[in-house]
Amino acid sequence: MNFVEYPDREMLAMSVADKIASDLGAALRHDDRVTFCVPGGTTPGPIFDALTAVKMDWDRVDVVLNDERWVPESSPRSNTALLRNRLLTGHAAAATMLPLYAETDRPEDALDGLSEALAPHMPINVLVLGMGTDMHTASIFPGADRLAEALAPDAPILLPMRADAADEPRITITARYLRGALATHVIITGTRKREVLERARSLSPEEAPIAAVLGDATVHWAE
Ligand SMILES: O=C(O)[C@H](O)[C@@H](O)[C@H](O)[C@H](O)COP(=O)(O)O
Repeated sequence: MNFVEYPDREMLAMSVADKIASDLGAALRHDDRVTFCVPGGTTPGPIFDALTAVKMDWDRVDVVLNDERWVPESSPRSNTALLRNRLLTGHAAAATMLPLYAETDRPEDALDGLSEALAPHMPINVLVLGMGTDMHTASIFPGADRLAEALAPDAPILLPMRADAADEPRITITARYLRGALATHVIITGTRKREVLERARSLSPEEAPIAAVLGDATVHWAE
């Protein structure tokens, strides 16, 4: 794992957006289509804003979330809505979004269709992850109902996930497919997350799911 520290969050957003653009550019020179996998939550918004101003062959980029909360796009908690509003705009409007949500009551009801649609887009070329202060990443939460399955070396691409710390049912890409990414950037801010990440490095993925994906990752941090 590499750790990069920035003077402030704005510098982090600009520098990480540059780095992601250069990773995507390198992948686009190599492959016809490129898979770009991103988190929801509050941290990535400014990085998305910076990326939308970058010119590249966005029409050859497939964007997918790490995980989704099982809420309709009209909900303020919808990561799909966040992507549509903050990333798939400006130059990046030409990218294609691969869905991680369908209007069914439970994620189980849409799992097969979403998994089949996502499978041809693996491995992930460029992966961006966030982390919660409980050491979850994507929707792989400590204590989640299907944690062991989500960390298993033979895991399917997607799993439904329920955890006390998650407000609603989730769907998540599993650790196996996150680990398969060709470039990984973990974005964290604030002293607490820095301390938690340090602690996670000496814990098992069952205790600290973020530990499952830190191997070759670059962690980007600002206060
Ligand atoms: O849907 C989600 O909630 C995310 O994908 C999740 O894994 C997120 O990255 C972390 O919870 C950090 O969230 P913040 O950036 O809001 O702290």
